[in-house]
Amino acid sequence: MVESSAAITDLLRQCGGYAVIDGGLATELERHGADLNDPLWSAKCLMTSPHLIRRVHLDYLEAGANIIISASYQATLQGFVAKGISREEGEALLRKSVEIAREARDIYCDRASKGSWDVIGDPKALKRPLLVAASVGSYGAYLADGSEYSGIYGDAVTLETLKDFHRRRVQVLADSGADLIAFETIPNKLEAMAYAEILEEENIKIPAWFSFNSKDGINVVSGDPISDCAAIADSCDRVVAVGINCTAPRYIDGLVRSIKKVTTKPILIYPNSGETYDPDRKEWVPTTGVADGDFVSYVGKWHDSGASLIGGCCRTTPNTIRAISKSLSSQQDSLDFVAP
Ligand code: MET
Ligand SMILES: [Zn+2]
Repeated sequence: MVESSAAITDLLRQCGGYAVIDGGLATELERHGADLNDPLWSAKCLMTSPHLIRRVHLDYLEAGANIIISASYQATLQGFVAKGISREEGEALLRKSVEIAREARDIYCDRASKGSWDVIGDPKALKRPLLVAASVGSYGAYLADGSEYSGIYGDAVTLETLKDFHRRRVQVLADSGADLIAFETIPNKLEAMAYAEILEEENIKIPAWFSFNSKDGINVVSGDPISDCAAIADSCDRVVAVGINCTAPRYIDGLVRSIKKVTTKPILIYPNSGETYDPDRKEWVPTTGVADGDFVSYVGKWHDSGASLIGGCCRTTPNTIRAISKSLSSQQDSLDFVAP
């Protein structure tokens, strides 16, 4: 396990300047038949089908991911309590999300070292570093009312509300054996500030990344400028990478360029498939006009613009991650060739 705030820089150094993040977890669980129509969304599987979560993590490792993200995105103590699950059991489920990911990593390493996984043809793949990131989804994700894609929580929700809401979950995940905390799909500046303050106040010992979502390529979904949000991440020493997830591929390039202007921290991106989620109908609707589906063709450009950690979010699959991994390694090989 990589300790301390050097986790991401060490990873990037060992990987030759880029690393691969996994793909959509919840949507992949659904593709395998899980019914996630529940306020807990993917966290429901922590109780009903942990084996399926482990399998999806393994599929992503096998596809070339260096970082797998736990199934705690919508696992909140408040959400569990609403289901009649006690705080203690809820905390155990949070820890379990990380244990499942660590187990998947152990199984993968064991199989890979025995050479029993025929998909791994590339000897470099056997030695690659693998990190487990503990996911923290937003307050809006807990509300499960679509506000993670609007970022509008209303005036009654203050910085203190958000800090109170997230504090214990962050503490539990920080002590769960994860290598880092992935604050994902952050919809507004206020929530980024809440996370930054919790990290400091609780003296959280593992590093974190901040990842925002956008639906216009300029602002995060609430309308707060991405540059303001990324600047909060930049000013917090415990944040070791900053970027964008669950956002249409067509917006990524511009967002990476804006982030780059306010930070020298590594930039991460894991776009969704480019479809939009209809919270009322609870389904993904393909957008018209832009061919986001084949987003792997953008990977070289994103890397050139400054993203060094690249993966996929909702509706991407192990095939997407395999293609990203191949695209980045062939780009790297050609760089090695031009500049030995
Ligand atoms: C709405 S974004 C969800 C991110 C989470 N890591 C997942 O893939 O399930
Ligand atoms: Zn997503």
